Amino acid sequence: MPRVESGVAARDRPRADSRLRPPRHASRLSVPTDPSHQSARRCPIATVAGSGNSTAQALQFAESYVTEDLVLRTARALAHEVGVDAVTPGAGAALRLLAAAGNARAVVEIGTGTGVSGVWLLRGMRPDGVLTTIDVEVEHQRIARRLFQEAGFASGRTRIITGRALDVLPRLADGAYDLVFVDAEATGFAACVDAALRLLRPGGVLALNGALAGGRIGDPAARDVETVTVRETIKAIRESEHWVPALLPVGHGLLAAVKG
Ligand SMILES: C[S@@+](CC[C@H](N)C(=O)[O-])C[C@H]1O[C@@H](n2cnc3c(N)ncnc32)[C@H](O)[C@@H]1O
Repeated sequence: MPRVESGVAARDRPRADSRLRPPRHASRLSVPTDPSHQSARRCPIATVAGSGNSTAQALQFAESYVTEDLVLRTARALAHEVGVDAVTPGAGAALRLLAAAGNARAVVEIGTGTGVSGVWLLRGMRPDGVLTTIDVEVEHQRIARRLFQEAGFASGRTRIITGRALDVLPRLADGAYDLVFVDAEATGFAACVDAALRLLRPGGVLALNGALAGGRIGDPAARDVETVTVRETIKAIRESEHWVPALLPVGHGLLAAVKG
């Protein structure tokens, strides 16, 4: 059982960053009880599809098909508190599936956040697998480190690197990884995909979160920078001879592609 406590009412919790920083002597995490984070669990695509229709209901059902335990709910609640948009349960379950299907031992994650996707990935990886996870925000990674610990993963199972993805990725070894998960700024997608092609072994898997650009991807009138960047990136992957892709309608859209 994970050692995660629930308890302190939201109104009693100090505001600002200090509320996320447990006392140094505290070995356990508190589960924030603010119910507003639950909105983050709704399927963004289902929201776009509209409520009450069968497509939205089916997508919502798919999102809740695999449920999250206390560790994941805690990581999600903390993500909400620090303003991180964590993967949805449906996307998390898909990541776990991809890691398990590939018997992944070495995984790179770009965008640690508070550890939601990291826990899902680790749960699909081999028991001796190592997750290398990169984020620019020390505070996010501090929370994620504690969550990985609370989830029962030995410290050797994670390599947590603070820095900008495009500065860190060149230091990682060619062809040494089974899965690369990209979940940071869309404007960096193309460079991350290039890096993934170098880092993955043949048969390794790229997973790109946010591939539906918040539902705007199919709207030709949507020409904002993020949507255009995502559109161009997923088109390039589809047309590349290096990838065998599929776009999964979970969460914000998870583009999965096997390196051929
Ligand atoms: C959407 S959140 C990641 C959520 C996480 N994957 C999860 O599901 O729990 C994006 C994260 O990427 C980080 N980030 C943004 N730009 C980055 C960059 N250029 N390099 C590394 N990390 C970056 C942010 O600090 C943030 O924590």
